[in-house]
Amino acid sequence: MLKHSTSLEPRKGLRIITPMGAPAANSSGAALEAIQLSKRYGRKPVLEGITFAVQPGEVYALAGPNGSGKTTLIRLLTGLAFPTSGVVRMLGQDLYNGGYAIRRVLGAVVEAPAAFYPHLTGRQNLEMVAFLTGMSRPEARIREVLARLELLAVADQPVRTYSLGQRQRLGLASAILHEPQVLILDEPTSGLDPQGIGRVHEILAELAWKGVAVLLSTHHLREVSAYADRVGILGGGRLLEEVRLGARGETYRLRVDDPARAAAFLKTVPGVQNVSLRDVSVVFEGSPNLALAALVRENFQVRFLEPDYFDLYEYYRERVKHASG
Ligand SMILES: Nc1ncnc2c1ncn2[C@@H]1O[C@H](COP(=O)(O)OP(=O)(O)OP(=O)(O)O)[C@@H](O)[C@H]1O
Repeated sequence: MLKHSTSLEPRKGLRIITPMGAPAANSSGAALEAIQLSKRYGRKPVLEGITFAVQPGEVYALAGPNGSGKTTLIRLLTGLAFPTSGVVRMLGQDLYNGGYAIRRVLGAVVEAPAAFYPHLTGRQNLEMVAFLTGMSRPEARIREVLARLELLAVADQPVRTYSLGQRQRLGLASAILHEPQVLILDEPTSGLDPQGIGRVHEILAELAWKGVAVLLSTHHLREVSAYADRVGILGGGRLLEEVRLGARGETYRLRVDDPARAAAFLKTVPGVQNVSLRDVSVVFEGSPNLALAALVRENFQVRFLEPDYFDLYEYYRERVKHASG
């Protein structure tokens, strides 16, 4: 059992989930699964029928307007609250019935920035987390995460002197300290400067590359679309849609003198697929070289041709507007 004085109690709101036992085998392959999760407060439904899975090595971002239920969902996924119905599985094990054993695979910061013992230094706070998580000889690992989060310079200062960004980074340091296989973060980049945001992205991408399943909530869609594999859009307590970012095909957009005729023509060109008109542009997948050569051969005046970057932010705005309208 843990023993520490009440004066060392973290202030209310500390939400660092810590490992406590051995991970279990998983048959489904998903690192984290939510199955038909619903949550009501009294008679008020907050979440309804949320089902999704995050694979090892995947970064899954939860997006949604204020009050759409992101924090509630994260609380359910980390075992800080219980659903009215539904199941959460971590590495195939039921989170609510798996005891502490399954929680050792989880690292999380909920309701960021995490609270720490303000009179202790960053390093001492991490030593406390290491103790709580049963890590033996954690000094080298603590130094490693402090360096990774660029906190070494302030590591021996009391946390009460930390800026918001430094506390945010210490929260991430504490969540990854025990090398969890599932990492769940509520708004991990809020309050960070652009350099700090870049660093967090880099760290999350690297963890995913090493096989960690990362789930985060965010309002920063343009930012997250740079490295997330999938984005789940929450609205009105439901998962409206999942957008798979990594799997989007090579799409191009061109402007041409007669777009309707050009689109009809491109549909006949081998190597060019999924041709459609979008406003005055022609959008297609396939070979831009073949498309361009064919149009020029047919004497179309092509003004420009460029990759059609997917704008998650615009897409999200449309999706949420339609859902509430
Ligand atoms: N303990 C609670 N009791 C009653 N209602 C609650 C409770 N917690 C959350 N809610 C309600 O659930 C809904 C979703 O809240 P939640 O904090 O999960 O949204 P969110 O998407 O995280 O919002 P934000 O983007 O503002 O952080 C809100 O309408 C909120 O008022």
